[in-house]
Amino acid sequence: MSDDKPTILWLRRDLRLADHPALVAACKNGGPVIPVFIHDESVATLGAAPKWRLGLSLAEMARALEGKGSRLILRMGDPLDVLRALVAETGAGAVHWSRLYDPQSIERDKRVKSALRDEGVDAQSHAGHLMFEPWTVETKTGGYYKVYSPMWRAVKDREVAAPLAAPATIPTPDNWPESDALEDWKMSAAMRRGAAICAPYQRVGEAAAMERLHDFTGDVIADYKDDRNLPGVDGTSGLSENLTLGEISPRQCWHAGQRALHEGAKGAETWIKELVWREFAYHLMYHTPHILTDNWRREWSAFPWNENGDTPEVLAWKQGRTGVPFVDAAMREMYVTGRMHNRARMIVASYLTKHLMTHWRVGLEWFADCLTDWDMASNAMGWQWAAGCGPDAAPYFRVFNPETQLDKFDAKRVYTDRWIAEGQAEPSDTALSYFAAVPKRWSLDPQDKYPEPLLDLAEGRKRALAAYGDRGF
Ligand SMILES: Cc1cc2nc3c(=O)[nH]c(=O)nc-3n(C[C@H](O)[C@H](O)[C@H](O)COP(=O)(O)OP(=O)(O)OC[C@H]3O[C@@H](n4cnc5c(N)ncnc54)[C@H](O)[C@@H]3O)c2cc1C
Repeated sequence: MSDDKPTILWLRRDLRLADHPALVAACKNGGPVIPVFIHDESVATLGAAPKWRLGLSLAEMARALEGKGSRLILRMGDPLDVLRALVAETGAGAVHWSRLYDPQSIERDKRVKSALRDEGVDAQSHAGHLMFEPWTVETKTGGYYKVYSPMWRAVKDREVAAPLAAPATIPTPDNWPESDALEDWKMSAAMRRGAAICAPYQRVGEAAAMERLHDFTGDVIADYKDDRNLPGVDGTSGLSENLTLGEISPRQCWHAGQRALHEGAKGAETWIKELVWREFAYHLMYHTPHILTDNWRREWSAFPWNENGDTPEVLAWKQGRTGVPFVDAAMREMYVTGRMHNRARMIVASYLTKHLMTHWRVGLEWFADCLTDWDMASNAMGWQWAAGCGPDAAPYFRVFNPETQLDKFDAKRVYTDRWIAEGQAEPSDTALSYFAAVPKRWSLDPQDKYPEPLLDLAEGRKRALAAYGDRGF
């Protein structure tokens, strides 16, 4: 299509200007481009931290668009109703967006596309959130990969198109449609942890993400293979918060990683592989959406999980008061920063699902409330992996021992000292900040004694293995 009618660019998890196929296509249409973000059910149901982080991202995206002379229009409601209203108000002839892959988004987008097309509007979806869309990767016998390594081998030598440049200009309409005020959406309302404490840990927006990608692939990536396992070291990219909101594209990361690899950075291949873990998670969600809510391996429905998220043990886990330093440091890191080191995620998830025999959904939901890098696909895959009921999962008998893991990956206790104040003569500011961030009703004080372990680790392990064994897994 190429006429002078406006094109609506419906933004969702693609809050960037560069490497944005939908934006490029909208600009090519020739008429003005009207970027819009819609606060719909998928936004209303976000957890506290992801919703707050999305609000920061929207503010940054609005600034970036304004820098190009454009605007970000904000509307609330059912997307089809909102888009229909905008088409009527602006005379738009087309609506473009970037595809998402979770079942609710797929259902919503199909409905929107077919209704708009029936009404004569050119509705078009584009790639952008993934490098390899789920239907483009198949095993030799057809079907999707249920195991990561063969999927990696299938895609590692593929040509990934070079990232697209940001449009030099974005055509603007003579009259802008009205927009809600972002403040009125109160995106931080549920942020019980002090948003002010969490804010300095966020790297918000496209420019900040690109700067981090540049620094990471220029230097840190060389030692990534080893350092990525050390929670006390800044050895990973930290780009998950940007990838989940589309402030940076996986394609940009892939190409920066490949450049570093060709320049001799040893750790680069390991990092590129992690980008493909993210793709794997999306493929699993697309092909087996029950991974989001139910045991991926159905036989696990017989396992006697505790499903109550409010037992004293589970509350101690949520509050970083299990008496197991690796677990507690990690839970506090998440509460203060909105993120958690990957090794720590595996440890706390194993502890909850195996030592405390609590359903992975309880942990998944707590993460969905606390993580600023919350990603529906990676979170579900991570939890089911740790619990043992997912695809390519840790076998049931692999119960992480948080003590030996601490000796191995935080031998000098850099990580636990950073996050645990109790018992330290001069606790670090980070460890103290946890007490300032948590709700008063938790009644926590850095002067308190560090809690005794909730349970004997060896006993807990034995109990979990017995429960698995009884069910013949
Ligand atoms: C229980 C559990 C829950 C998790 N929940 C999330 C989540 O909500 N959001 C999220 O983005 N990741 C999640 N992960 C995966 C992983 O922990 C994070 O992606 C990683 O810690 C992000 O840090 P980084 O950006 O520095 O990663 P880097 O090590 O720099 O890796 C680069 C990118 O690769 C991707 N990646 C890395 N590891 C994984 C992985 N194991 N699975 C999928 N993608 C990966 C991420 O997009 C990451 O940004 C979870 C893992 C577990 C075990």
